[in-house]
Amino acid sequence: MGSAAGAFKNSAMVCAPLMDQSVEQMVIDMQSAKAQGADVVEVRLDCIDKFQPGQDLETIIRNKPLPVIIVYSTVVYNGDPNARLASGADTPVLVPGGLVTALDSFTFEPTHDRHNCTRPKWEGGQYEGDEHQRLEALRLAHDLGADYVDFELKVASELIGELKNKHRNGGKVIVSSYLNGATPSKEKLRHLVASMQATGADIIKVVSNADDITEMERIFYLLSQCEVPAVAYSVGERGLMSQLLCPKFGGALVYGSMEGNSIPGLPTLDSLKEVYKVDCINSDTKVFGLVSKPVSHSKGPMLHNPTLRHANFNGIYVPMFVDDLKKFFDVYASPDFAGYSVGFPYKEAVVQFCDEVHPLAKSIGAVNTIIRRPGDGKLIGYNTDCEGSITAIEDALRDQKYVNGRSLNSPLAGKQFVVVGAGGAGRAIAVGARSRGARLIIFDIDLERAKCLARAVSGEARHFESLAHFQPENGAILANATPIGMHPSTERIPAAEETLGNYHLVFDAVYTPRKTRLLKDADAAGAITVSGVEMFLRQAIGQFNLFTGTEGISSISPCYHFRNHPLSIREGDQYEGDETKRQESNYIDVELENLLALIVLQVAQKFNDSIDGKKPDKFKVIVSSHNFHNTPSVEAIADLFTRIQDRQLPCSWST
Ligand SMILES: O=C1C[C@@](O)(C(=O)O)C[C@@H](O)[C@@H]1O
Repeated sequence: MGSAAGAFKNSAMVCAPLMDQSVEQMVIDMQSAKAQGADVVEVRLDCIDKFQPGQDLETIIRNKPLPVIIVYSTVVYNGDPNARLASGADTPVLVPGGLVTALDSFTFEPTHDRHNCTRPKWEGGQYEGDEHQRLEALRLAHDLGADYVDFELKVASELIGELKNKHRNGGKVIVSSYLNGATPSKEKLRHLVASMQATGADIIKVVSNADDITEMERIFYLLSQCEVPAVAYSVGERGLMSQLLCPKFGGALVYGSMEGNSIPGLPTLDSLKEVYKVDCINSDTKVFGLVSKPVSHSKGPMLHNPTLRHANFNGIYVPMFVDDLKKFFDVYASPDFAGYSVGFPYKEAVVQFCDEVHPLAKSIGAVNTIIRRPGDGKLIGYNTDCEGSITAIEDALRDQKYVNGRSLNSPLAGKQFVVVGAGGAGRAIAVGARSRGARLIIFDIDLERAKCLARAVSGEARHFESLAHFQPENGAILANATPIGMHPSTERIPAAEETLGNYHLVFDAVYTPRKTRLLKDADAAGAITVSGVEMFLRQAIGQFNLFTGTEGISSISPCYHFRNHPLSIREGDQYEGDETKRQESNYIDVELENLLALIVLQVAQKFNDSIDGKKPDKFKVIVSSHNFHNTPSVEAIADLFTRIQDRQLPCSWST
């Protein structure tokens, strides 16, 4: 395991940008930001309606419960010089951060063909008035005792000289450059940083609008190059990683939005503090992440980050919005990037980027977990989806749980098993079902793809369209392995509603929401239903073992240990008490075979809340163990109970 990060506190501060339209609200929000764990607030004067510099700044600074950064930015245009000029505004005033200077001297690429030309509102200025008045307000903020005042590079040299001569107070100056486009080359960044440092800035800040996640490597480079404290990141989903990893690479600020006031492309304060624990990140922190597109739906960060911490492993798990796998693996080749989950749509394509592939993953033709082997840096691919999905279905089909490893009498043996979707997840499920003796029928919109998988599992292939009229055999199982029904398109359903009653069990690999429309309809039609949450948790446990080296690269199936401690979180299926109480509660049923299950239990409550988008009043926790060879220590059990009591969770222990 890596060195513990628990005691470490890096110097990065968590900052909440405030964009309220009234000073009164700014004051209220400064307090809320503090309560939510911010170390500093960034007050955006350009957002305040009818801003009165003297009186408003005084109110803000007098009432600040935290150090305050004052920003007064002008409108940013989309990086297209024609758009800028067509706007008719006064060129030097248009773009904060000396963008015009930057554009001229470093010849940035035009941004008209980019995925997202528009800078998010929180990073774009709103001020369109007189430049002189704007700079006066910034001077005044400094004089009144603002802890930090943010000047754009364009105006910085002159203003910093002037303010430093006054020696009025200890307020610091941030010199910022908002690159209204992709992150420039390292060479251009070096020049930019040099010119920003030359202004006498106390802190420099560079913000880009990434086209691709590989640009973040240049951001990390910039952070490592600075001689003064620096803030550097990229906005948007592709840039999120730069914000979360900034403390690892020495960045001075991490931005987070306040609860109920979310800002697109920004993590929340709560997630920075509670999930990512950015204050525990240091340069040794190993980076893990979900390589996927899209990626924001994933609950992986909620599960892996607290689990890493509880295991005292110095690691962080972040969403990685990847467009180009080759570029990604080429750029992030350092030992810092220690492992990945692989999500839709890359589970099959990623196989070619692995140096070695575990036999199970090879037979499936899909990888959902990669680790970088510490000795030689090689990427090793695994598949934990297969066991994760199949054991979830098997457990639901029989009362008796697994005892040791692979079952010889799977309840799937001989069953008709319908898989919808022949992509990475579908392949894992089909191969798993086949290994248990099920008879496969594969549906896909791409018949050739369905045929290819059907050949591998000695099954039949059908076109997706024919699923609506498909009559399954008695006892058949239906597994959705497509993203149909996933948040936000939750009304979609992969199979015809009227056929669902014909299945004995319906499984959905989609886990957001927990109860998809497919599962609700199947439930109403009388089928047993298994949520994707079951598979999600199980595959994640397999991943966690691999990430933390619990298994290392051994000839044992990566899921072997995981299979020895299946963990399920379902509602009330083992409850023997009062039915009304059962319905009021949520039940966590954990087979506790080793510490990992215990760790997962600790995060389960938060995780459940997040999946369901609600906070249940009560949890019933049933901790059971069938196999004591790995029983946790007395201390560990005591700790578990303390935590359960802390949360006032009723708990029973059975063996
Ligand atoms: O299918 C899934 C879910 C996942 O993509 C996620 O949403 O976090 C992570 C993958 O590793 C896993 O195979």
